[in-house]
Amino acid sequence: MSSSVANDGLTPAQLEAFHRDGYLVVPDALPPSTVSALLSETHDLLEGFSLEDHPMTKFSTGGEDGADHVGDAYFLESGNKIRFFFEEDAFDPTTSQLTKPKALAINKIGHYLHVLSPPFASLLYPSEIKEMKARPAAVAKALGFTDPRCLQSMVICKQPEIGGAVPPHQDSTFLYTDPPSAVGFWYALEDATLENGCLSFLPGSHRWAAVEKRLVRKADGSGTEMVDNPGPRFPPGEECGGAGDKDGDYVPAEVKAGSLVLIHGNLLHKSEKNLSEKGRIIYTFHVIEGGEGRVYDERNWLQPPEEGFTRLFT
Ligand SMILES: O=C(O)CCC(=O)C(=O)O
Ligand SMILES: [Fe+2]
Repeated sequence: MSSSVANDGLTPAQLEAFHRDGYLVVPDALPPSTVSALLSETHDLLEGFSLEDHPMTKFSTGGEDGADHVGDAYFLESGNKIRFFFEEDAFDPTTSQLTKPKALAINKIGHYLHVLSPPFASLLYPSEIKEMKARPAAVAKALGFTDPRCLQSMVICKQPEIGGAVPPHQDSTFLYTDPPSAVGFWYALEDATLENGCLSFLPGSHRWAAVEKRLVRKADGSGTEMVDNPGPRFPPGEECGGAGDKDGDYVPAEVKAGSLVLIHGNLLHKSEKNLSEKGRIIYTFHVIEGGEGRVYDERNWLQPPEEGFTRLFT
């Protein structure tokens, strides 16, 4: 007999911790066999993509106005594809040549792994992963979603020696719904430590940090820009009027491979550079409320594929 009821979603104590802190670590959410399968898929993707067809090789020249239209389009059209984005420090600044083999030069892979890659897709509907804890649909239900939709997924490699930092941010800045509803599911596929750039969080900031800015597509379609957010800045009923410990410190979350970290869309979080010899491969996807009354903004950089964002409740 398995204790599937407690493991399927979140326990009351886990739910309380998520609402208090804005994030929650669930150790051993994925069994080791699943972690291995996802890592092996990651390595296949990294070895398998073609450098010749990649616009990054053209970044050294840029456009006449200095803009990188090819690179912008490669990113903006990645919402229903599997595409590869380089570490900034993977290039020699003078020659603009890669200083690493391609598989050690990619910062992230995105943004439709949850549909196009069978091993990653299986995490959303894990009937065959028996030992999985905190299953996404059950977690979404526990968090009050009525029609949770997965809208993007990424593998973030944070490569040895050159793994880029992720500056402090809130995910709802990038994945805005009116009102905000984004929640991140972040799975460590390798141990994440202080040394190789684990996540850190400003606990409770989801209750006072409003979504003041939004990343949108430029009107001429040529790229993205940050603009003020005139819409709701907190999920319904969650704002607490600016109260909270704004002077608190970021708390690092060192986690073992197989751990899940849930991240509230308003929570301030970041990760440092990885200058160590160890990589830090993770898989993350984000879920938004697709239920009645929620508007997905047409200016968001990420637009739904024809079939719509992927339902968690089937
Ligand atoms: O993995 C990281 O370093 C950052 C990831 C992140 O910000 C996210 O998944 O929302
Ligand atoms: Fe984030």
